[in-house]
Amino acid sequence: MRTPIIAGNWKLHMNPEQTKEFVAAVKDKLPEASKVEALICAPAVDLESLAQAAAGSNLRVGAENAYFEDEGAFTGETSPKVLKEMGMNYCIIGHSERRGYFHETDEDINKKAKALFANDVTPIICCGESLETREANKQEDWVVSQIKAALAGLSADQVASLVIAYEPIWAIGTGKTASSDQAEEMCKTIRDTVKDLYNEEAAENVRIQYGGSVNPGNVKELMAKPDIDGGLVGGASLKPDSFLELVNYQD
Ligand SMILES: O=C[C@H](O)COP(=O)(O)O
Repeated sequence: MRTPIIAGNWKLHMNPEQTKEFVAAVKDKLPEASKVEALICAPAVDLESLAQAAAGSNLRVGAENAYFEDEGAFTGETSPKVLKEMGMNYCIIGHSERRGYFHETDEDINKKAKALFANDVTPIICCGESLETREANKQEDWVVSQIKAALAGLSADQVASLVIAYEPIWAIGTGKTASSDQAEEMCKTIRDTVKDLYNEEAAENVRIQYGGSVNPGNVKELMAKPDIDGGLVGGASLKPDSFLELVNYQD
């Protein structure tokens, strides 16, 4: 059985003080980690506060990005090795905002996945098509190609343990959620792709999130779909009450 994983992606919001206040407000009201994993992925400058505030609670912690080298002359980058040292459980890679604004390529994302595994931090690999690609009905080819590139060279065990987030770009921050059927269709395609590339076991174990205007009003319907194992949530993860409603969607 796959444990559902609901993750907040704070993007470029929140400072260390706000991070501590947020965690204090949620940490005693989270579900058992075996029932639903509740995760916050925060900006690099907030991670120390996040890790300290979340210590001893059911809140899992993660980063929003990392580089594919542990150290060196790479001004401004974030080391996956240091993320591990700071206690990070997860790291998002390949978010469409990183691909779009910061020109990250499929190859970069594959290198980042390997670097995170080398440091025992679980990658959350994002994929998803633009509105133009969907209107041309090429979304499946697009996403399958992103997944193949991101997973290249990873072992079946690694793939079984990671998280994939399907986030159609047209649904991010727009209030326009993909229908639960559209989300399920693509998440199933991703699972089938993992089965083709690896095996049944990897496909049955890999967790696949949907992201794009997930909120307390639609989370139940999305989570009821058989191939949707979680949500990657931007705007609705920024307020404690809303985050708590999301992670406690089973109640
Ligand atoms: O990573 C999260 C996604 O980009 C979704 O953001 P959103 O929930 O604000 O639409």
